[in-house]
Amino acid sequence: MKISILGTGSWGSGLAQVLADNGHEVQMWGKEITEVEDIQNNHHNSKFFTAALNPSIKASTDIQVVKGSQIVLMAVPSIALESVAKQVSPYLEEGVIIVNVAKGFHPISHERLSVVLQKAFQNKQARIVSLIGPSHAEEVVLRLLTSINAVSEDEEASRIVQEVFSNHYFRVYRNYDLIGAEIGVALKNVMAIASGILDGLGQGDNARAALMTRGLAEISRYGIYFGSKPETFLGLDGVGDLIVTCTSRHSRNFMAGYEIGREDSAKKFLENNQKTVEGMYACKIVYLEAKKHHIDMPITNEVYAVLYEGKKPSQAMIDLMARELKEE
Ligand SMILES: NC(=O)C1=CN([C@@H]2O[C@H](COP(=O)(O)OP(=O)(O)OC[C@H]3O[C@@H](n4cnc5c(N)ncnc54)[C@H](O)[C@@H]3O)[C@@H](O)[C@H]2O)C=CC1
Ligand SMILES: O=C(CO)COP(=O)(O)O
Repeated sequence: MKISILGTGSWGSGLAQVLADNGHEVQMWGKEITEVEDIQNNHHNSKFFTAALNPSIKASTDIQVVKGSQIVLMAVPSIALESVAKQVSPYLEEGVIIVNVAKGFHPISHERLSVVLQKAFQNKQARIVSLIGPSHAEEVVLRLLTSINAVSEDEEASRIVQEVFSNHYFRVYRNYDLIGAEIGVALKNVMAIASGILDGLGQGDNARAALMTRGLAEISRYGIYFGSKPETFLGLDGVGDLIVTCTSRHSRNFMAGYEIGREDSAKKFLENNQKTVEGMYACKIVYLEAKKHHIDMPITNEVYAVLYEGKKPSQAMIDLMARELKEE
């Protein structure tokens, strides 16, 4: 099967490895010439990994290479998703399966990303599937064991995605709760920033366990308000992705928080960051939506205050602990 991947960053490359290992014809498209040339000529993406890539993976800066693809995988950050979708749309076949792997929301409308893609590809009658779960690219590229969800309202499309991606080191489940899964994987990035902050401030395992548990309660409260099934938050797109991101130094969200905690300020991080830290954007969107809908989100509110209002992380931590005592 011909499968195109839009985005030559770390996750696009990790999933290219899986698809090429499964014998598919993998064509990547990217705007960064150094990433594209490294993949095409050296079978590496050395900006992100030392591991070699499957030599059959091709990469180009010409978006027309997507023509004739049965599946198109979108592996760009949430803020770029809509513009890349509009760029690629003229070259797609009708009924193409679009697989989204970005985690977040539309930066202006605050819509879930599957909704954004459904609208962007409406004229192609595209079938949208989200492939999301606990999965650091750094491990997938090394072929370390990973489980993830293909989430869609289109059962046939999610079964195709499940078959196409699954292999001995990459196991894909199906899930039909789009709202819960997309909210779970977007909000865990906010909690990962908070978890990194605690580490940077010198807190220990007890604090992290408390943060993750109360973070999951907060994510569930938000998701259920918007129509998620509660049980989704006990699965790969809830607690699963929360664990992998809140506890790992591979996580850019965790490491952003760690730097912010060490400095006891977000200023330096915000001035210098060049990486994809989705939790920064998700935090603002969730903060605004929660305020509008009166959803109680104490951890998100404190991360927001640290990132956008100059609050000291140490003070945010004190304030979280000093809130009115209540039942779990
Ligand atoms: N890296 C990982 O382990 C995982 C990442 N994700 C999600 O995948 C999404 C993509 O992340 P990564 O690949 O990790 O980021 P990355 O920063 O490694 O790569 C992003 C890629 O998108 C490209 N890009 C950015 N803006 C663009 C634009 N306007 N037009 C065209 N290309 C553009 C960049 O040039 C780069 O090639 C994020 O939403 C992330 O949360 C999900 C699971 C795992
Ligand atoms: O989503 C991820 C793992 O599931 C990747 O996390 P980061 O974006 O924090 O690196």
